[in-house]
Amino acid sequence: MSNNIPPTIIYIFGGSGDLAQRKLIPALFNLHLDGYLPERVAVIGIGRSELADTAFRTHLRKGVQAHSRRKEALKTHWNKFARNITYSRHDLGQDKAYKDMAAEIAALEKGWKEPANVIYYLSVAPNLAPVIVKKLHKAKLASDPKRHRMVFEKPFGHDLESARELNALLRTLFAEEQIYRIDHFLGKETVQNLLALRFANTLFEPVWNSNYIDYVQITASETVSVGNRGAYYESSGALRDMVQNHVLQMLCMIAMEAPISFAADEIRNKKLDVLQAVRRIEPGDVHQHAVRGQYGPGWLQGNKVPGYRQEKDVAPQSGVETFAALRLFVDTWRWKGVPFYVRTGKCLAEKETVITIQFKPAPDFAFPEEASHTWRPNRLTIAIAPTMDIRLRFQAKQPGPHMTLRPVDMRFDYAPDGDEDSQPEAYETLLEDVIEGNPTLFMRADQVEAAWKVIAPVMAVWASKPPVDFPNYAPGTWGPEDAEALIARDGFHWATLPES
Ligand SMILES: NC(=O)C1=CN([C@@H]2O[C@H](COP(=O)(O)OP(=O)(O)OC[C@H]3O[C@@H](n4cnc5c(N)ncnc54)[C@H](OP(=O)(O)O)[C@@H]3O)[C@@H](O)[C@H]2O)C=CC1
Ligand SMILES: O=C1O[C@H](COP(=O)(O)O)[C@@H](O)[C@H](O)[C@H]1O
Repeated sequence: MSNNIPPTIIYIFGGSGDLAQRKLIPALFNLHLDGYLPERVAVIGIGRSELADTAFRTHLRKGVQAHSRRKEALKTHWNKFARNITYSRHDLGQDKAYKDMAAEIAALEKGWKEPANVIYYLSVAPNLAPVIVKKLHKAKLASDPKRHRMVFEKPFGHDLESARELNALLRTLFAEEQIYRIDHFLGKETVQNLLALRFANTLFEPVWNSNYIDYVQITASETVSVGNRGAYYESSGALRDMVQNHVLQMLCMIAMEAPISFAADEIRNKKLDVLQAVRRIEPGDVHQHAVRGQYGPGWLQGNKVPGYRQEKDVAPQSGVETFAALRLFVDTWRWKGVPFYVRTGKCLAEKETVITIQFKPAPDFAFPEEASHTWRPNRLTIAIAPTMDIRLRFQAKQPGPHMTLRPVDMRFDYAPDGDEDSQPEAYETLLEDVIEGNPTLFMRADQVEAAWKVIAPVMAVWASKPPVDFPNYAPGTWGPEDAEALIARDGFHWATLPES
C-alpha cells in the first residue's frame, strides 16, 4: 500500500492534452482514492500552453467530472489529490525544459530527504519521442534503471522501420526494464481474465485447438467517429490505431501456449511466439485476407454525423481507412487451419469488444432430424467491453415430449449488478504497475516489432493502391459489404454480442 512505495514524481509530458485529461488524471485520482499512490507524490504536467497551476487543476477536475467512474468523490477528495499537481510550461524540444526539471527533482528530493522514483509519461505525439529520450539521457534524468521509468503511448512508431529505430535508440540510452510501452487493452480486467479463463481451468484447455475450434473472431467496434482526432488519424487509420496493438494483443492472449510462470518475460515470450507464427499475408493475396472501409455521412443513433472526409483536419479525398477486417492464421500445431477473423472500425452499429470462439459440431448427430433445425454450434463469447461477461452456448433439451434441442447460455457476469463502472479502468491498473515497477502488462520491443510485421504487407498494399470506393459504409452499420464477403467465403458470419 501507499506507505511502502518510495516517493514518486510523475511527469506527464503532454499534461495539457486530451489523454491526460480524459484518462491519466482520472486514473491517478482513483488510485489516490484507493490508497495506491505513494504518500509523497508529485504529478507535474508539461505542455507548451500557458497555464497557471490553478487553471491546470481546474481543467483536470473537469476531466474527472466528465470521464471518471468516481466523480462523486470529487467534492470530498479532489483538493487533497490536486495539491500534489502542478504544471510547467516547456517546449520539450528545448534543453531548458530538462535543466528546469533537474532542479525541480532535486528540490523535491531535498524536501523528501530521499531519492525519488521518477516516471516520465510521454503523452505526446510519437514523433516527439526520439527528441525527448535523447534530451532526458543527455540531462542524466533517467540514468538509474531502478528509479527512472519512461512510459510510451501507442502508437509505438509509425511502422516496422520507425519502431525498430526507436527501439534501437532506446537500447543505446536506457535499460529495457525502464521502458513501459503501453497498450491500454492489456490493463482491462476482462483482457487479463483471458489468462485466468484459459489457464486456471481444466475445462477449456483440452478443446482449445484446431481439433475442436472452427474459428476465432475478434470484434473491436466503436460507435464514435474520428471527431476532433482527424490530424492524428490521418497518419494512422484503423489498422495502425487498433489492429497493430489492441486487436493483436487480444489474439495473442487467445492463441498463446500456457506460460510456466507469470514472470513478465515468460508471458511476453509466449505472446511473441504467437505473433511470429501469424502467417505472412503475401502482397498478391492481401485482397483475399483484408478489407478496408471508410464511413460516409449519415445518421448514427439518431444523430446526423459527417463523413470521415468532412471531419476536422481530414483531407477531402482522404484514403485513410476507418474500418479494417483481416483473416489471419496462426501456423502452430494448436491452430493449424483455424481462421482468426478480426475487425475494428469507427461509426459502427455498436460499441463492443468481443471475442467469439466457435466450436466444431460433434462428430455424430444421432438426434431426430427436427432437432437439427434449432441446433447451434457451441460457442464461447467473451465480452471485453463495455459489456463484461462470458457466455458459453450449449444445447439443452426443449422441455416436452420430443427430443428437440435449443441453444442456451451459461453466463458469468463481471459486474452482476450491471455496474461496469465498479471495475478498475485499464489506465489505473497500468499506472499502478508503472509506479510499482511491474512491466508484465507492457509490450517488449520485440513484441511491438513482431506486431508491425503482421500488418506490414497489408499496410504496404493499401498505401500503394488508393481505394476507389471510399466512402463505402454508412454510419450505424457493421462496415463495408466486402467485410461480410471476407468471412462468408469460408461459410461463416460475423458474430455480434447476443442479447442478454
Ligand atoms: N487521446 C486518446 O484517446 C489517446 C491518445 N493516445 C496517444 O497519447 C498521446 C497523446 O495523445 P493526446 O493527448 O490525444 O494528444 P493531444 O494532441 O491532445 O496532446 C498533445 C500534448 O503534447 C503537448 N506537446 C506537443 N508538443 C510539445 C512540445 N514540443 N513540448 C511540450 N509539449 C508538447 C501538447 O501541449 P500544448 O498543446 O500545451 O502545446 C499537448 O499537451 C499520443 O501519442 C496518442 O497517440 C493513445 C490512445 C488514446
Ligand atoms: O487506443 C485507442 O483506443 C480507443 C478505444 O479504446 P476503448 O478502451 O475506449 O475501447 C480508440 O477509440 C482510439 O481510436 C485508439 O487510439
